[in-house]
Amino acid sequence: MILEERRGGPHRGQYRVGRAGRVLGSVTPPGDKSISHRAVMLGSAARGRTEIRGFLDSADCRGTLEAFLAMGVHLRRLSPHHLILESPGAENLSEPSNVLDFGNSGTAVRLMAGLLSGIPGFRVLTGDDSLRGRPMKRVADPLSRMGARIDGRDGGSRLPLSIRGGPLSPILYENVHRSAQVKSAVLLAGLSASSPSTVVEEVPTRDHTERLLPAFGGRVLREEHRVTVWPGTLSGTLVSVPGDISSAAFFLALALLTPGSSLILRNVGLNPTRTALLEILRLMGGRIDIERTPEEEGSEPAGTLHPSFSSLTGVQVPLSLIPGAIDEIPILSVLAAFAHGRTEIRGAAELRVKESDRIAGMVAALRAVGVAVEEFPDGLAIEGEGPDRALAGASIDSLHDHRIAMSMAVLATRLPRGEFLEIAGTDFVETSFPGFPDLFNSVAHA
Ligand SMILES: O=C(O)C1=C[C@@H](OP(=O)(O)O)[C@@H](O)[C@H](O)C1
Ligand SMILES: C=C(OP(=O)(O)O)C(=O)O
Repeated sequence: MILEERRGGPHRGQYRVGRAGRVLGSVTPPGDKSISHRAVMLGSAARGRTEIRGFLDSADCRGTLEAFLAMGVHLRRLSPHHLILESPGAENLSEPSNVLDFGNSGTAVRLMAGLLSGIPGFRVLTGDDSLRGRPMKRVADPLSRMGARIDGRDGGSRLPLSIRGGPLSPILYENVHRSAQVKSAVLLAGLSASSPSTVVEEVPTRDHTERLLPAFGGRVLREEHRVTVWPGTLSGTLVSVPGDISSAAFFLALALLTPGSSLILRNVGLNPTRTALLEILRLMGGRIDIERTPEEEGSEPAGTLHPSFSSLTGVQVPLSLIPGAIDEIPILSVLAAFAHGRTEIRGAAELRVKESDRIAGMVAALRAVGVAVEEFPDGLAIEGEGPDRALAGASIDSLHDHRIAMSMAVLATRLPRGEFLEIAGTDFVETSFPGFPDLFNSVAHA
């Protein structure tokens, strides 16, 4: 086995990964995390029945689901990925008798802060050690401007947050953090405002909330660089969730880095606000054929990817592509180590406030295996030395960050034969990619 997993223990999970000689087969990535969260939120705020197909049954999305079960939503699980929600509608959601714990998930807690600000009742939102350290002022500020009664530790900037929901005022908000989570929090709060609210953004961020709202009967106007939402009630619908391109990215990288690979990635979400990694890889010379699935009314774009082993060239990553590839920067940094020449990634300071400080985490992990890296406040530069570059086995800390753990597992497949990478903190992979080790071992072979 290329990847051996030990769960639990003092390191909270560990991988031991060695060289892969062959990569072949087909992979269907699990459901998109961003869309799964939103489908549950809108389906629970909507009156009546919502059916969700392709739901991501991961720790993060289960946290969102459980929060609504604690507020009176009824769930029927046809399979782990196929859910039926029955909701009395947003205004009839109950006060949960305990705090709502969103674990590791920034998306869940920030979007819920927006939604619950406008729903009558008292609720307290919290999360795990990582989430309690992440900034919440970015949502608390605009929501307070809308009249939300929201408070929290550190003057409202850290969890736990307490929210007493009620009627809100509209807002015209500029998305200064280039954050889809902040934009979505404002849009969800806007459903309970007295007139339409608008979010303006210079660089587009993922647009799943504004794509999904109309399917639930929400009124939304999408213009270039701005989105407006009207107050209103929602009604249940059917949501089909495509596979997560952020999860597919690890297998894409595996195929690009392994000579002779033959891998097919099926049902990968191809929403244009999420595909910047594909654009960056094209600039680097990556060979990825894309076969688009005919789009069904109301569903997100998706397709099949056919990546091939590629000789990559280092690039200066265009700033405009950063928001659309924000979760893929760790795996991009790994790919860059095998390109010819230097790759510089700047304008990505947001990475310092993800599940971990992903800039510091990737710099330390790459240096541990012998990759030369320069660290900047807002990014990193990686010295690529080609596909056959020198590397050494090591023990590294993923900082309990799922994307660092999976990125470094991919890197380890290029170690010299007989050398291994030990990665600590891998239990957190469950937050976004349950079953990653088995899927990895099913396509990567000695
Ligand atoms: O809206 C979303 O679903 C997400 C937005 C991004 O965060 P930011 O909004 O903080 O950039 C991304 O990193 C996260 O994984 C998911
Ligand atoms: C940053 C991420 O998620 P979140 O902000 O929801 O914790 C991620 O999945 O990479």
